[in-house]
Amino acid sequence: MSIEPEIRETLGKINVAASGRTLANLNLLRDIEVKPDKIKISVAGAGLSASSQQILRQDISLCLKPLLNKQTLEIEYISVPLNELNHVKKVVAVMSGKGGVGKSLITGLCAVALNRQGYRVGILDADITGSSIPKMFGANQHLAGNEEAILPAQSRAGISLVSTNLLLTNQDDAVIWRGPLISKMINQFWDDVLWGELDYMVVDLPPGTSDASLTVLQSLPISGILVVFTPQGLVEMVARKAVSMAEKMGKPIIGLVENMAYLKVPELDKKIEVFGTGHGEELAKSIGVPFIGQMPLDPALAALCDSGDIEKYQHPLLDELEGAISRS
Ligand SMILES: Nc1ncnc2c1ncn2[C@@H]1O[C@H](COP(=O)(O)OP(=O)(O)OP(=O)(O)O)[C@@H](O)[C@H]1O
Repeated sequence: MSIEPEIRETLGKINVAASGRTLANLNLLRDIEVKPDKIKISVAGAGLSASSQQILRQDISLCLKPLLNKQTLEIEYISVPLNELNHVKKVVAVMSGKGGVGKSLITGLCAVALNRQGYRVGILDADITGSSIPKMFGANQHLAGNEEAILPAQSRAGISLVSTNLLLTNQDDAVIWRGPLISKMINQFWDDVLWGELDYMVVDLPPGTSDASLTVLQSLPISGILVVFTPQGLVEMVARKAVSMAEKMGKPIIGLVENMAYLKVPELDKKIEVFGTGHGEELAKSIGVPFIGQMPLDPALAALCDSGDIEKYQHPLLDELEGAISRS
């Protein structure tokens, strides 16, 4: 009986230096050849610096030592196109009609909710000029990689993150690029990143119904869209606009999320409807899309985002988000 499956399973568990993920998870383990006198392992070198490749070589040798039966071991690094290494099962985008309604925050919470259910999740931050995802997750490491691919950063809970802010030397630097450059960057985040095996990718779209949002909707294989809005009349109107744009592009709407629906004051045990009574459910009904739920304006959530601890947040809306996305 061939020992190839056993070798694949054993090596698949090795953690790849600088990635926070395993060889199997990154899909880097390619051919395994077992001969009476030799075992040959082919590994895709995408995203791995020379030192990461060296460390991995040692880890593979160490792991295989007990399985070698007088055979020699050969480990080779090969070049494999990224589209053969990246398998993203579902891509969902989070959209808003206008800026500042909490689109990035809901993107982050969707990823947290899916990750808690054991799914492999990545966030592609396409909000290039207003990127706030890394801060919420406390990620500040510069993205690593080699000439073949960029490696995503990892959140504490293991969510893969790619954002312009993780490419800047100083995260406070402003990104003042024009449309075409932004579109190019977003495409690179899809084409040139080693995402590996992911169950879900959540895309934080640029705010509004701008060219940049259109580019993302056209160029990425998005299977569904969540629309975030707040309970002001004007914002509801732009939410309708966002839904209509998504529908025109043939992208199904997963549902509407009403953010900042009310202010939670635990000391008073009271809900204050800062922006007036929300009509989220009615709005969703009138547009003919599902209503996922409401998120309060919660000072505890704002504090967790500021300290990079969004993954600690607990709220029933997270289950609703996970359910809506996984059913879509
Ligand atoms: N429900 C909420 N409770 C507390 N703070 C919130 C809530 N929603 C959003 N915020 C805070 O409001 C700010 C804006 O949110 P966010 O960055 O998610 O908006 P956005 O719609 O993505 O903005 P833009 O479109 O301009 O990028 C952030 O500091 C975020 O932490």
